Amino acid sequence: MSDKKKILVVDDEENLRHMLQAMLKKQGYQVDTAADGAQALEMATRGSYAFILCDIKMPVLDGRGFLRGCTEAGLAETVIMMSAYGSVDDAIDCMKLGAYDYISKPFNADEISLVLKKAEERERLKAENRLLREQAAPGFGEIVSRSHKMNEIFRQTRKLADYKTTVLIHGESGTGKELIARALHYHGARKDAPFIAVNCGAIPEPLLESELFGHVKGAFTDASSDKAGLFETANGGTLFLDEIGELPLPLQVKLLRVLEDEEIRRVGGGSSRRVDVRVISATSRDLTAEVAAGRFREELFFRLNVFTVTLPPLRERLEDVPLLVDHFLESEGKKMGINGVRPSPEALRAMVHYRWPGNVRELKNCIERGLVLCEEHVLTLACLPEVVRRTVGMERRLPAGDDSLSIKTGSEALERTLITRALEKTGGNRTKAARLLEISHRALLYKLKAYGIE
Ligand SMILES: Nc1ncnc2c1ncn2[C@@H]1O[C@H](COP(=O)(O)OP(=O)(O)OP(=O)(O)O)[C@@H](O)[C@H]1O
Repeated sequence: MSDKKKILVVDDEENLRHMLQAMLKKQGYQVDTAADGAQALEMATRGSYAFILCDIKMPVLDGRGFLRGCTEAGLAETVIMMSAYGSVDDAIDCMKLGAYDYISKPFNADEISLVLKKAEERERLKAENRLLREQAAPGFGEIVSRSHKMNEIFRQTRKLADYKTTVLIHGESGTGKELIARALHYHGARKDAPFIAVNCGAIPEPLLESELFGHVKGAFTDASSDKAGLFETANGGTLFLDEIGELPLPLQVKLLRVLEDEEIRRVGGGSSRRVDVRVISATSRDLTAEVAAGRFREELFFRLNVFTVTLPPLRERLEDVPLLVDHFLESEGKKMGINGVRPSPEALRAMVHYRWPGNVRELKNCIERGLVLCEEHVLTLACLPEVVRRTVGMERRLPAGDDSLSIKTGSEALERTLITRALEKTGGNRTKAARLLEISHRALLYKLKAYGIE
């Protein structure tokens, strides 16, 4: 495939089309031509052009009509208008309709080359900006991560966002399950409808039923009026059922019916109402084991589990720790009015070696606490909780909170520590790090993969 930039020339004057085609080919572009706006619109919809040079006055569909057509078709091509001598007002009109620039006829090769160079520069800056934004906040929605495992999850979930597929998110507490659910909703077709989250473990059973499905007046002692449930409130949008494993068995049966029929019946009510709700659920429990133990309905499990996302605990993606530390220092710092705080190298090292049983939530709390305690804009070891601080020191590099005497586990923890330190010291240079570690480059690559260190 040619890597030449593609240009579409749109003009009803055949001579001008040929002249421009020859001129632009000489300048290294690949050139297509169209004789009117309608033909151009069809070509632009089929192929993608770096730039479109378009005459204003043309039969069938003129330049303005073409620009409007581009907007309607969602085309974001850079269109440069070619205006006849003395019709600057027309050209400015076209710019209001989305054209990038204009050039007055007659023009010579240098003039056209200058306009295109300017447009190319703008495209380059736009691409650079996009890249910078992506690098500044790698992740999905508000979720910050650069780990392979998480990025694979982002890739899959992005694809799911637009569909109504039920998704079950599995992961330890604080791994970001709700954030994934939110990202699925706010990146999808339902983003303008409500996202409603409910923790199934936090509401007593009789209340939960009326919370989810609503009730009619007089359904029970306190039901003084009709009340819509969360399924109705979330209509058109997403209902996030957190801690789904805590849902009592009778409600599991009712939920399954709602998911199958897409209809709800308020508690005490006779008639049913149609609802269009996407259900995303989350659990920190092993639902397969719950099903085996008879505590969770198998049919509901299959219904919720059309797509499963399993979030790895933070200790399995320690490369995210420095990124999250920066992220929370900034976001929590902004809320607290404490800006520009940086972690000291020892504090960062301690945080990278800690096992974070409470996952990202614990790290976030640790940073918030640190922001209160820190002085002179440095988050030092002293600002960290005792459990995190304890990871500094050779014997403490063993997995925190783990009483195991396994030499294998201990050695792995030590290896992981030494590798991370060597990489920190060499600024990520693996060859130099392998030398410091006194192992082969190959062995280092193998261990990096085995330990999930990036
Ligand atoms: N990758 C991440 N990037 C930024 N913030 C994160 C990330 N993961 C989690 N958080 C933050 O950590 C906290 C916990 O996340 P969240 O509530 O989504 O976890 P959870 O798995 O749903 O927890 P639980 O099971 O306890 O409900 C939130 O404040 C969230 O904003």
